[in-house]
Order: sequence, then C-alpha cells, then structure tokens
Amino acid sequence: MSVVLGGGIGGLAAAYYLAKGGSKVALIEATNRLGGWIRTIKDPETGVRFDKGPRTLRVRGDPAANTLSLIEELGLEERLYPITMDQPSAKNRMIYVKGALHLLPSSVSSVFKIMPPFSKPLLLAMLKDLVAPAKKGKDDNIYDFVQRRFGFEVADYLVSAMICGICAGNAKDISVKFLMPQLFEWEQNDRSVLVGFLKNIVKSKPGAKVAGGALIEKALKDRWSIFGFKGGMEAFPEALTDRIVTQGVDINLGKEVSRISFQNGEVSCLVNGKMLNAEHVISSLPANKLSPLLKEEHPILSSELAAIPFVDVAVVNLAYKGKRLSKEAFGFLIPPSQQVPILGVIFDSCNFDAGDWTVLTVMMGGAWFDKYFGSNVKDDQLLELAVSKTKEILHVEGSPAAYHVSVMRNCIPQYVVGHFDRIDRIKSYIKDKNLPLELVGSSYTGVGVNDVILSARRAAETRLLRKAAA
Ligand SMILES: Cc1cc2nc3c(=O)[nH]c(=O)nc-3n(C[C@H](O)[C@H](O)[C@H](O)COP(=O)(O)OP(=O)(O)OC[C@H]3O[C@@H](n4cnc5c(N)ncnc54)[C@H](O)[C@@H]3O)c2cc1C
Ligand SMILES: C=Cc1c2[nH]c(c1C)Cc1[nH]c(c(CCC(=O)O)c1C)Cc1[nH]c(c(C)c1CCC(=O)O)Cc1[nH]c(c(C)c1C=C)C2
Repeated sequence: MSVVLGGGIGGLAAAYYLAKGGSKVALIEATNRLGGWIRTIKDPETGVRFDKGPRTLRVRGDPAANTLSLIEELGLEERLYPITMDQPSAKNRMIYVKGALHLLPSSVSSVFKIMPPFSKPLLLAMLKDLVAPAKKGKDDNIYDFVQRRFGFEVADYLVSAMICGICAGNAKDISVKFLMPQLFEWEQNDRSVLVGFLKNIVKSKPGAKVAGGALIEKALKDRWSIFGFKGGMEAFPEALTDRIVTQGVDINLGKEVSRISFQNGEVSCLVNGKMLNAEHVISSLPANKLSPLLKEEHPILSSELAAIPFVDVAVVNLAYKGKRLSKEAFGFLIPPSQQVPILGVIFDSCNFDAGDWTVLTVMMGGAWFDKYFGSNVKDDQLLELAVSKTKEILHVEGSPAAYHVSVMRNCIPQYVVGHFDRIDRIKSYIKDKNLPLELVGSSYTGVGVNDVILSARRAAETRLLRKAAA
C-alpha cells in the first residue's frame, strides 16, 4: 500500500496517478475538506462566487499540457472556461506606478515604442544587455540580474511586479532560476542573454512538440491563453476527488500526520496517535509542515525543508452591483517600490461572466505582510483597505454588496537564491538513504497548479516503476 499525505491538488493528483497504475492508496488530510489552497465559495445572499486561491491556469508549457491531459482523462472538457489570446483579459495586464495604471507591453511592436511608465522603448533595455558585463556565479536574485542586464525600470516596474503576481515575493530575494533559468544560463555561457537567445534560435530544431492529447491540441489551435472552470476552480479538485473515490482510494479527512519514520525499507506514519504502516509514502505537504514530522529521525532533511520560507497573503474578494470598471483587463499589479500596501487586484468579472456584477480580488501582504499589517491585523482593517484602494485606483464608489476576507498563512513558498541547490540536496539525501519517500507540491519545483500536478505524476510514476522492478 502507498500513503499519500495531504489532500490539496498535489495529493489528489498523486493518489489518482498511483491508483491508475494499480496501487492501493490511503490519502490522509488534516482538515475536513479536500483541495488545499484551491477554494471557491459562494456568497449566500448574492450567489456571487469567489475564488480564494487560483482561478485561472496557464496553457503553455509541458506542465500545462499534462494538466490538460488529466482534465481529458477526467472528462472535464465541458466544464472548462477558456480565455483566448484575443480577449482583453488575456491581453491586458496593468501595473500601477506613480499614481496611474499602465498597460504592460503585450506585442512585439510595443517594444519599439515608449510605453509609460518606461522612459525609453524596451528595445533599448534589450540592447543594454549586449554591453552589460556578465556576473559569474551559481545563482543570483532576479532583481539584480534584470537590473544588470536590462536596467532599473525593467527590474523595478516589470519583473518586481511579476514576482508579486506569481509568488507574492520580493524580487530582491527570489532566485533568477525561478522565472528565468534559461536567461541566467545564457548570461553565464554567452555573456549576454540576447547573444545566447540568437545562438539558440540557430541551433534549435523547429516543430518540437509538447506531450498531450486532443485537448491540448484544441487549446493551442483555438489560441487559449489561460483557462478556468465554470463555477470556479474548486470544480477541479472536486472532480479529482470523485474519480479517486471510484478508484477505491481510502480517503481519511480530519487526520493529521504528526511523525514519519522509516525502517526496513518501509514507512510508518503517526496519524491521530495511531501508527499507519505502508510500503511507500508520497508527501504533498508544504515543506514547512513536512519538516517537523521528520525531525526526530532525519534532522538534516528536516532542517533543509524548514529553510524554505513561506509568505502570508490576505485575499479580499469584493462584489459590486453593476458594471463599474472603465478598462477590461486581467487585473493590475503594484511594484513594491510604489510603497502601496496591496500587491494587486484581479478583475474576476472581466475574466469570467459574472452577470451584472463587478467582482474583484484584492491581494495583500506577501513578503511585506509584517511591514504593512503586523501579526494581529483584523479582517475589518483588511476589508477597509481593499475597498479604499479600489475606490482610489479604480474609481469604484460605494460599498461592496458582498465580500469575503481571508488571511492565508504560509500559503506561497519562496524560491529564494539557492533554492534549486537546496532541492538537489534534499533529493540526494532521500536517494542516498534509500527512503521510500517522494515529495510533491508547490514547495519544490514550481509554485503553480500545473507544476504541482506534474510533480505528482512524476512521483507516482517513479513509485510504480520501482514497484514493478522489485
Ligand atoms: C492566493 C493564491 C493565488 C494563487 N493563484 C494561482 C494561480 O493563479 N495559478 C496557479 O497555477 N497557482 C496559483 N496558486 C498556487 C496554487 O494554489 C498551489 O500551487 C496549489 O494549490 C498547491 O497545492 P498543494 O497540493 O501542493 O498544496 P496545498 O494546497 O497546501 O495542500 C496541502 C494539504 O496538506 C494538508 N496538510 C498539511 N499538514 C498536514 C498534516 N500534518 N497531515 C495531513 N495533512 C496535512 C493541508 O491541509 C492541505 O490540504 C495560488 C496560491 C494562492 C495562495
Ligand atoms: C498579487 C498576488 C498574486 C496574484 N496571483 C498570485 C499571487 C501571489 C499567484 C499566482 N499567479 C500565477 C501563478 C501561477 C504561475 C505558474 O507557474 O503557472 C501563481 C502561483 C499566474 C500569474 N498571474 C500573473 C502572472 C504574471 C502570472 C504568471 C503566469 C502568466 O503569465 O500567466 C499576473 C497577476 N497575478 C495577480 C494579479 C493581480 C496579476 C495581474 C496582472 C494576483
């Protein structure tokens, strides 16, 4: 039997892939619900739906192709809500700088123009890269890397904002390999990103195909940019849950794992005071939650896991009656240099049909949670701030007809400088000690849902191969 720890999207996907391969699986989840950070709620009075975590997924790249093939296996195609590249919510992303909203460049032609808040065409920033010196090293923070190669404005306005919009983190701490591993390699090997890029075009063979089935083909043909689910993102873990129930996975809710130990190639998990023995364990727990469970037997592994930092994010969902926005867009981000106490706002009702409602999600905190809110912030204060910033920046007047406030503690891991070396050390430790343990989830090799699902598939396949070989 295999045990899967955690019932977020990572644990559910791991259980699905294991069971699909013929394994007997028990899934252990500490809370009384499945889905982890993926949560959709419905306001009881207005019926408006709010997503607290993700609401859209990417279509490009292998992790996305894998998610789409999982969706196909689950027969969920009809429940998808595609957003195509020509829609404003796919094309228009904004930043708020010096008291005004600005569209981010979204086409090749825009690099030749001066697009405020940038003082020069982005092409000039790209040319800077040709003369900028390379800094040799194993890793760098993404802010310094971008400032060195493309200048202050690209680092400050564009990349710092994007890092907020992906991991709520500070670009001055986050590894360049998190977002731009290839660009960093080109700097190391070719001295310039542009030179590396051009050499790569010459070398690369056209027509490289991503893995996947009919749905990914359709998504690419129909030019999907991102997609969500009709009724909200929680439809996805719900469908996975239904499927693993059919597969016979033993789902245990409200059961917290408090210790993991290994002996004779097997594993024992202490679950609500009782020992559960298995041949193998896949942990989808966030690294900070897994760390204490291993401390007694594997202190080195435990401290490597504990060293992966997390940030808190406050998520305030707001619904206003009527159409209130003057610009259709995905939303806007605020670069940290602007010293505004919110990270950004998603325009949910531009992305999805919300009837006669304007639905917004205001995200706050992240790497600056303590600076702006301390440790005792009240929901009312967060709501008031979200409403007042919405009024100031988007000119949405009055009070929301519905709202929901959550402080999501330790919800996003931070891939700080040195993260990927740490992951290599963690993997080597598990391999060298021959532990029947696989790690899945957003703490390790990608913070998005697509990455998490792919990590679950790889972990399950590794386990199934080992079992078949034994
Ligand atoms: C505000 C926000 C916005 C996001 N937006 C996007 C987006 O737009 N696109 C995107 O791709 N991703 C987005 N993400 C990231 C995405 O939500 C995560 O990558 C994903 O949900 C992580 O899933 P997981 O299974 O790894 O972890 P989790 O969801 O954290 O699941 C882990 C589970 O383990 C359980 N657990 C913990 N400790 C124990 C224990 N001791 N015993 C048993 N069970 C335990 C927890 O209760 C939880 O259910 C966002 C995240 C947040 C917070
Ligand atoms: C302001 C805070 C946040 C917003 N979204 C997230 C946070 C912390 C979380 C998040 N957003 C994305 C991912 C997945 C990345 C992946 O690898 O798939 C996560 C974990 C997607 C995303 N959202 C924005 C960008 C630039 C990206 C990267 C991928 C892509 O280009 O689609 C933009 C964005 N995020 C937020 C806002 C307000 C925003 C606005 C333009 C909120």
